[in-house]
Amino acid sequence: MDQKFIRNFSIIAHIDHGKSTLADRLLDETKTITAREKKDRLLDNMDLEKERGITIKAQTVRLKYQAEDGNTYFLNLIDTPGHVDFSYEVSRSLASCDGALLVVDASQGVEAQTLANVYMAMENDLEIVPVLNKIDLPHADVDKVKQEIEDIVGIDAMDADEVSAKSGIGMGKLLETIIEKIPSPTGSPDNDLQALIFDSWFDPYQGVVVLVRVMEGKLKKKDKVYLKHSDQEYEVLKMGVNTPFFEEVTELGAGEVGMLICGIKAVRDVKIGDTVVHAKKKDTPNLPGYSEVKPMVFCGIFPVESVDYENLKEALEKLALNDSSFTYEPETSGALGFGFRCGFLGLLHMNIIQERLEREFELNLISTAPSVSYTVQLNDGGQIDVENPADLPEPGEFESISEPYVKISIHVPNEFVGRIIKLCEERRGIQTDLNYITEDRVQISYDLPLSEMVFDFYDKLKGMSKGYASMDYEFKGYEPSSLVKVDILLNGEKVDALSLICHRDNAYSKGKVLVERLRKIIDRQQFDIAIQAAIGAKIISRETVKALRKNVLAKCYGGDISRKRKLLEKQKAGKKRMKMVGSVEIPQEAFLAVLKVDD
Ligand SMILES: Nc1nc2c(ncn2[C@@H]2O[C@H](COP(=O)(O)OP(=O)(O)OP(=O)(O)O)[C@@H](O)[C@H]2O)c(=O)[nH]1
Repeated sequence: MDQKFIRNFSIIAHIDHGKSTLADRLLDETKTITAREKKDRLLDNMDLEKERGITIKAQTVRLKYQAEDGNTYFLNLIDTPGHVDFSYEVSRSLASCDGALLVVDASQGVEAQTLANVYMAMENDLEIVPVLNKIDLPHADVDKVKQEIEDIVGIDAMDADEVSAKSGIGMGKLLETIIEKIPSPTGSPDNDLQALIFDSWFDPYQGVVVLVRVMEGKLKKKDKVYLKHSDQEYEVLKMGVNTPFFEEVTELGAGEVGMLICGIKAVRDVKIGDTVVHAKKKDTPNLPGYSEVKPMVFCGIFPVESVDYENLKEALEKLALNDSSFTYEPETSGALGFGFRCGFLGLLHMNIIQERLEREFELNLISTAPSVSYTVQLNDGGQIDVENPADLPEPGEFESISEPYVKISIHVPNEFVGRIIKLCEERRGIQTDLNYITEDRVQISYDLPLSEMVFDFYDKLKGMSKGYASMDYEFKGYEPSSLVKVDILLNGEKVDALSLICHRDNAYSKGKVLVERLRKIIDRQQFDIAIQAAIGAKIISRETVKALRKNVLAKCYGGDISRKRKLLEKQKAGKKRMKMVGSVEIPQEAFLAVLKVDD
């Protein structure tokens, strides 16, 4: 295929600025799909994605466009995930493009993630084409937002396309802009093969599908290829492009984007960002920028009924086939029995996996509060990673602990700055920058411990700013910190799944609030339950759940039988999420109570 008729581009935008709607509209406009095939938000495959309205997996679709110059162009639209948790995937997807449409909501203006995505696009040397969306909204202010793009992003925006992805205004002109402004790919089909892997997924019929952008050389069916980081050889069994249905092709040349099927068993065997080369030319150099994605947030997942352990294991295996950024390993908890410690890219990723386990595999699970991974310097000079608070050695057994920090950037209207600063300071943040980006909008940067951010920071930020603040973060590194483990004891017995690690200065107040909260959550039982918080051997707080005096049904004596049944059913439903710890019955909420200790 002649490269001058190819355009590889992405749409980048802050969440909810209309990226998916615009992608659908471009598919419509180029008649890539017929009305019958049209489903809302076609690029988002998974049900969950549709329900939550977010894009999880990067997808690509090839649009055929007959331009005004009479030529037919092939536009590869590379969809990128919108959430910060998936920023590595965004970065790899962008590396496979030559340009990006920067979509900005004309009623909202530039937001933190708009900027974060622009920086990533700039790092990849992409041509950035600004597009103002939602101009149909009555409060859209096109001129103001154009000026904002110029001032904040620093690119020319006065001639930017003005569109409404929802109603279709401006689509014809936008397609011409894409042809004109986005450069055609470079690279020569005569060079040695170098193809960038920027996504892969498991297809029940085809096995592992690998999405590549051929940078140099060409790939043919039956070629023997070598995946450099994975150090594996495969034969290309089938190749195709997404139109948006699998359309088989026999060759992919420099500049083209397509799917490879080569009999790979698990998505785990493929690394996003890896380079595909010909097996007979193994020492062809790597394409730049491969890095391993590491989970940042961990939690324990346990079956409510221990007989479900094997089912849970199978379900995790299946999910991992499709998502190599999620990790799991067996964990045994004194309180919760056999389960798994799972690692995720962020909280959203964690929630998605938990929901999929419950919905798709119908498992009844208990999960512990999320934690980050700490590095502990032992007295003997050794070092261990602690992903589970219960595993932290006792005080005196280690020299120091380091915790992960993130650099966080917040965009917020002027009037909320005071509250946001207070929130960041309470969360042990260190301010690194504060800028007025326009007269009434401020950008604040902080270095913040990841553990202070993972819980409810984002919700708090949104709440305090009436929804106007937006944020973005990146991993900064590990820094030593004065941390301690707070243990929770029920009737004198330590419940490992309730331990938490926190800063020494907050340990007393956190322990106290947690114990009070647990007292409210744990139902009264036939005996008194003492709830204690402790640091090492030292008890820092105590509450008691008093024994139950009467049976719940006693109240209904002689009463209406349907009321009795209702009570019993309610009790039964409540039991679904109960776990016996020693002789005490604990509801799921208790394990997550630590998340809310600073309310
Ligand atoms: N009025 C109006 N609403 C729009 C327009 N484009 C998108 N929307 C709405 O804005 C909301 C967000 O649009 P999406 O396309 O889901 O946004 P997104 O940026 O893809 O969001 P993520 O996939 O979660 O990153 C939806 O409710 C759309 O219907 C537009 O041009 N005008």
